[in-house]
Amino acid sequence: MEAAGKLINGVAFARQLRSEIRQEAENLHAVHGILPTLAVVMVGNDPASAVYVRNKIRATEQAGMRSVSHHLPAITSEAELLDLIATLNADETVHGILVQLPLPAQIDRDAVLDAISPAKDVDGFHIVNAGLLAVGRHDGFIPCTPMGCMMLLHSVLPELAGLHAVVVGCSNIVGRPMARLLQQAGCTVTVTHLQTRDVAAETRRADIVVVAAGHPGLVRGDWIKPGAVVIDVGINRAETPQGARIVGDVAFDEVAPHAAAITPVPGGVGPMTIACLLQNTLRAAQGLAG
Ligand SMILES: Nc1nc2c(c(=O)[nH]1)N[C@@H](CN(C=O)c1ccc(C(=O)N[C@@H](CCC(=O)O)C(=O)O)cc1)CN2
Repeated sequence: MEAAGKLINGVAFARQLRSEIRQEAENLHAVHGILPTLAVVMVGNDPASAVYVRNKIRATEQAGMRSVSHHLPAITSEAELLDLIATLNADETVHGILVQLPLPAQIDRDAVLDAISPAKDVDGFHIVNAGLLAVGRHDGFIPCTPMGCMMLLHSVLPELAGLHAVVVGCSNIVGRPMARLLQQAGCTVTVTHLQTRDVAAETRRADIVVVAAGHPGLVRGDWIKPGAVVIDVGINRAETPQGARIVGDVAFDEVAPHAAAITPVPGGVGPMTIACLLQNTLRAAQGLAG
């Protein structure tokens, strides 16, 4: 068996990024009197969302920024949520707005995301920001998880041009923007999805495999070309004999021996999502994006 792949430490990377963001946020406040402010909106009581929202609020405050939190009941109507977003859009002290996903079934997610001012859309989900990224312009906001994946990839592969990347999953939050970013970095990109006949045949040809399928342990050891870099975006709750655990979309123990480098779950991409959210919030407060 080959040596285990190098572990890509998302916790350490995110810690460093957050400390740099804190310095810039303090500078913005001291020099320009601007206190970067993130509004976090959650609807309902999904337990995982509650944890992520709490972590985002804590990380925002630790980065020397302000957070304002709005927790609405699960029965909130779309109109009520749109009213809140209109208020936050008009509030000049709020620089970034985030609506935690998923939303309850009675609310149209796209209508809500497109109601956020693109200049405050620190999740990068607004159709304008998605469109800017799609045409190769990085002057909009880039979604946090793909941005974090790119940073981790660059930490082990400084030059991506010419490599073959396979993205497993094509959600608007991760797979699609990830494919755009990889292509714009010079990769040849294949995106696989539910209708792909043989996903393993695609990943076996890849130098880079990014998995965001929401399917625990989907990617097996023999799906990976020796020396490939593997980025696991999956966050799945699994019951094991040792109790409940968070596991990724990659069967880590099987894949790590084949990979040149691999992100663990937890401790890989997840912490980068929150660090990149802080980066986008800082950019929004600076009047910048991208
Ligand atoms: N408005 C948004 N909603 C959602 C997003 C998003 O980017 N914007 N992404 C996910 C959830 N998410 C952030 O919201 C998120 C998920 C996981 C982590 C994380 O740090 N995970 C840890 C493990 C945490 C655990 O034990 O549960 C890790 O991987 O190390 C951060 C953010 C859906 N909704």
